[in-house]
Amino acid sequence: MTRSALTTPPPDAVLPRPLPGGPAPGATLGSHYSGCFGCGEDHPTGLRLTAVTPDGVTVVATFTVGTAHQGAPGLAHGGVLATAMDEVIGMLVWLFQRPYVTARLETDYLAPVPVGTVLHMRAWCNGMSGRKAYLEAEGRIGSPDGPVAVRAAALFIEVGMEHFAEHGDAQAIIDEHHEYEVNP
Ligand SMILES: CCCCCCCCCC(=O)SCCNC(=O)CCNC(=O)[C@H](O)C(C)(C)COP(=O)(O)OP(=O)(O)OC[C@H]1O[C@@H](n2cnc3c(N)ncnc32)[C@H](O)[C@@H]1OP(=O)(O)O
Repeated sequence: MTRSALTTPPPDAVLPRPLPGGPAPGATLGSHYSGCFGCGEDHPTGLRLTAVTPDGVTVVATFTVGTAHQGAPGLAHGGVLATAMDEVIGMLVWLFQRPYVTARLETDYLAPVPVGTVLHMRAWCNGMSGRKAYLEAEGRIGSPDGPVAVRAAALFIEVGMEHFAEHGDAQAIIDEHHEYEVNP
């Protein structure tokens, strides 16, 4: 991965460990919002990704490229592939049990991805330092060992749930995240 200094962990960064109460190895991770373009089951044209964590600190997911995802005829749009990378990393940071948002996403495109391809994605964390999480993901064509078509490096920043309530749809958060109170 060609990544910038902004997505490279500093020397004091620490690697995440599986957290108590987190999903068991092999567990499927649920959607964080039903209307999410990346993972929402109610989104009419979204990617509808689901992920599995093999170990509590990484995630794997598959994305079948359809005609709705084209850029050039018969090929996946680069922005859609970047979205898939952002989403699989977003699913990974959910394992840390604190809310994060994407601050920076860098993407390398290594091979075209034809419609009909099953992209096998994997995301992992290279280190955490304060509010910053340094993350990486890749998408391989056809199988977990297939050729790498896309790679991403990202910086995610921890925020409070207030970030989403203040800037987004607070009622939707209350409806779907029952543990969250807007005015506790
Ligand atoms: C209800 C559940 C929902 C779950 C959602 C899952 C989301 C999935 C992933 C997404 O798609 S999130 C949507 C896209 N991202 C955003 O909308 C984020 C928009 N940006 C912001 O809201 C703010 O810029 C941000 C929260 C990221 C940071 O603002 P803050 O005021 O909290 O922090 P600040 O600006 O002080 O930055 C903190 C540190 O991060 C660094 N930083 C911030 N943005 C950066 C950036 N873009 N590149 C590099 N470094 C960055 C910044 O330099 C600083 O470093 P130092 O602590 O060393 O000084």
